[in-house]
Amino acid sequence: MSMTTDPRYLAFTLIEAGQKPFLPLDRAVDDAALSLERLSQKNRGLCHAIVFGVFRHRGRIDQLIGHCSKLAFDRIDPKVKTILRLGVFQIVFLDRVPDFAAIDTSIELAKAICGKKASGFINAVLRNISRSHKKIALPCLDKNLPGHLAAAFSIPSWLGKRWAARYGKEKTLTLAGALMDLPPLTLRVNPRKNSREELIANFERAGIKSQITRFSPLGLQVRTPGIAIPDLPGFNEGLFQIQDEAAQLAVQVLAPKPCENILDACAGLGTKTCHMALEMGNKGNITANDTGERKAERLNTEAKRLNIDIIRTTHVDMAKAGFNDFSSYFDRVLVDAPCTGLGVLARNPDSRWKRKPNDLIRMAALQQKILNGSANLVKPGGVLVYAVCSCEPEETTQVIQRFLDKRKDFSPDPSGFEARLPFFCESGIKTFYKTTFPDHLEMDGFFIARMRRNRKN
Ligand SMILES: C[S@@+](CC[C@H](N)C(=O)[O-])C[C@H]1O[C@@H](n2cnc3c(N)ncnc32)[C@H](O)[C@@H]1O
Repeated sequence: MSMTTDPRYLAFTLIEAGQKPFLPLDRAVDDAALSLERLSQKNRGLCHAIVFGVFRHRGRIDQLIGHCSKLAFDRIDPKVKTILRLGVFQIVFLDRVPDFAAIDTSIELAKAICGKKASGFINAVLRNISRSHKKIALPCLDKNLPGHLAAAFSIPSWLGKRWAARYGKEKTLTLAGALMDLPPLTLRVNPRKNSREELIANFERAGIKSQITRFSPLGLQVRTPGIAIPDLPGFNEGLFQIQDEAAQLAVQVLAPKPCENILDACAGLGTKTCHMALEMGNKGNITANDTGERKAERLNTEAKRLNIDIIRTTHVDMAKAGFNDFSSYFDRVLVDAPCTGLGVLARNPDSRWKRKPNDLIRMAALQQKILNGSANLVKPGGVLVYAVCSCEPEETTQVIQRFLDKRKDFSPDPSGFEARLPFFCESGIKTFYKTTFPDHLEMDGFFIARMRRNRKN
């Protein structure tokens, strides 16, 4: 097999790419679509399993390498480390690959990429791990909680310490455990084309089990595992859109109405934009804005698939935005702000290793500016919804608190929030925001707040 059609070689290049701080692993995988297509289906599956598995289990993998290598972990060459991680993942977590095959293929990879000397080192470490990994215990939960969280759940030490201080040991353990599970595949039906019941029946005919979501009126969880999204019946016909339930609730809180003028300030690939358009019965105007210009093309393709034609795309930096950038005020503005993504680590295992404590401060400053710029575009009496896929106070409650302290032209909107999400408002307690956690209700970690611009007297 040549290196270009070797699934482990491709896994190596994807892991190296996915370790770059500003390249999300998903994007690295998308960019490698052509190379992945050259692999057989079985090898493509193996490549995916290795790439995502290495990031997901890196805490335990690195603990084992540190334990079984004569060279100090930090002194191992980065490429050698990647090949070791790939080999250890197969030995420890991939039952379908025998240890000898994992070791031999790693040695071949090392010879091709790093030379003969490195291959000897890799051989020694992997053989040692193959013999002894079952006897190497996790760090003790009581004496070294951050070490335990890192090895057992791939939670970096800074984050483990942070959560333990805020939530205590038990909640931190359930949270970290939930982030190791593969999240459910959730979608939202396209009510312009079918109902939830029709889609469930459609899936059932294809042998696919699904069930309705608990809170979102349009959501469906696919319960049959291992089906690629484009292979779900009705995908090409636009019968549904993939979206986690918590993200569905953000548009539910925004509550766009037919014929309104809406701004999606950070539209990204447009999942929420399309959701808004469907809520509006494809009547009205939506401006889908994002600084990432490449994303607009994908947003437009998705809108076409769903039969939506009320969206126009713009590329304004919302941190500096003002009325002149759009020449209109909006009835409702959604700010689904860029964030650390610490609420969706289960979906993006590479993020665990990329985020640093300083990111929280950096992101919070950006979120503050984007929220403020976007707020300038809300008409008096209009609605402003702020959302992030993070549960960290710096990016959630502190951002909206600071915003409301400064912007006296805005007020919390608890009645609007409660009308849309009554199940989140415990009786008697008025709130205008909610944080969901990944270890609760089978949803992503997410934050949603609803505010209103005061009417002029
Ligand atoms: C959380 S994502 C949005 C996801 C999107 N709403 C969805 O549902 O698919 C945040 C987006 O903000 C964009 N962004 C970052 N900085 C921005 C800025 N200063 N102004 C506008 N958009 C920005 C990013 O490119 C990214 O696509």
